[in-house]
Amino acid sequence: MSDTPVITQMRVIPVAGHDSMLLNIGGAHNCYFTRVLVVLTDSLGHTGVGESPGSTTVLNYLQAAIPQVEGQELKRLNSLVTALYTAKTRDAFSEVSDTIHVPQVNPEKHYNAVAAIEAAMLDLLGQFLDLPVAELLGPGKQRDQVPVLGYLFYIADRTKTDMDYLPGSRGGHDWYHLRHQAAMDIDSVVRLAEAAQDLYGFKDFKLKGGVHRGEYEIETVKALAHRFPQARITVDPNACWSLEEAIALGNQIKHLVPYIEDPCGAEHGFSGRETLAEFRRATNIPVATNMIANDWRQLRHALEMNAIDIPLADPHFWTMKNAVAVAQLCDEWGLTMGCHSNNHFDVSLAMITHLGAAAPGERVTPFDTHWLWQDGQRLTREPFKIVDGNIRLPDKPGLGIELDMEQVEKSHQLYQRIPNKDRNDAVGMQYLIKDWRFNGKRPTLLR
Ligand SMILES: O=C(O)[C@H](O)[C@@H](O)[C@H](O)[C@@H](O)C(=O)O
Ligand SMILES: [Mg+2]
Repeated sequence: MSDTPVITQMRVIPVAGHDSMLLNIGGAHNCYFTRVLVVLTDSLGHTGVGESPGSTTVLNYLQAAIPQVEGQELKRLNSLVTALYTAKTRDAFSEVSDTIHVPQVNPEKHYNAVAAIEAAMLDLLGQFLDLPVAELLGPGKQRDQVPVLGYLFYIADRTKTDMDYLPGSRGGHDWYHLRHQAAMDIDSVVRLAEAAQDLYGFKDFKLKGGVHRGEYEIETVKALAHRFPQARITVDPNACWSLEEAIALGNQIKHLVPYIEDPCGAEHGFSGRETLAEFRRATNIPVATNMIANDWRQLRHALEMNAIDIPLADPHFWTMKNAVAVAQLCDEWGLTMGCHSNNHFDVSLAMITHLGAAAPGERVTPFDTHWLWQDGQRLTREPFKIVDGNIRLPDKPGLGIELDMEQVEKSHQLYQRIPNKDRNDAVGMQYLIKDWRFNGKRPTLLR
């Protein structure tokens, strides 16, 4: 067997960036979000990179994994990732830093860490073989353009806090200003969508719900659909509606939406998979999820119960290779493939683009990305761009990105300075509603 390069160094770099005061079922986004970069160097001098959601658990896990990764040959990618992925390895690291929000929507955090290592190894392997990562996944590259949707949020008034939210500035494109201003009502959200569409050419939108009472969010969806009659609009209340409410609300917009994301969840002794199955039966509206089918066992139960149509296989939850396996399964079994996101930097943007490029078949729904909220805060020299609602895969080996170490260092310094390293959206929310506490069954503003 011939040799492949050896990983000579693994660096784990926590980084932070700025965010707007976006509302969701967990509260209000902090003015900062955190991520973790995995930077691998190989014996040919190449650099491979991966990105993971930031939390001290992920950080600790990645740091502890360094001895297992350094010294490995690239050709051992699969067995190394499998070893890191096992429950045994996971159990060695206790979950010390869950926030109120995270258990609702994120799977076990060690998967996020393993996914970042896998992405960095794929990046190196692609450079060694002179192939884009998409060619190394499942069926290989299927397309050059990956459609993404315009991910809209209600935005709280940052001036009601003393947190360091950026004020935005006039003079550039409206989007770069508007994304920092309060947008609590229907008109403001439509205005946001217009600006985002003008800049990025989105053809589709998703509204983050679970914030206002359900009726108001449905009115927002209707207004968006009215303003963008060609667009596919959807809403994601993160399972905060009851089954009964979800059916009533869903029926009002079933002619307008291609699918609804996590309309309801566990209640009255029934699991989220059971209530989603009932929702589908009652409304005939396809269901997407990033809450109840985030690993193979959950996915099996979800499919056995006919609870979902669209698994949103986030490569950070699944790893890139497993997310493409989900895409293959969707293609073979008549399901639709989609992708969930959290706030992220441009390394993750490249990861989802390669995933989308390798997903087979026509039933691939435009991917989620929070990038529009972060655009301008780059860690790579040339972040991928969203043009006409698509991200074009560059004709380059590996992930096709190059870290800008000066930017990485700045972002790392920011991480060191900020007080909250773990996501906790209750902090910002408590400025708006005194003593606000998370309740997964009540819209954020109803207390
Ligand atoms: O507030 C957010 O950024 C979102 O609610 C995410 O946390 C969430 O995971 C979302 O993207 C989703 O689709 O559920
Ligand atoms: Mg979701």
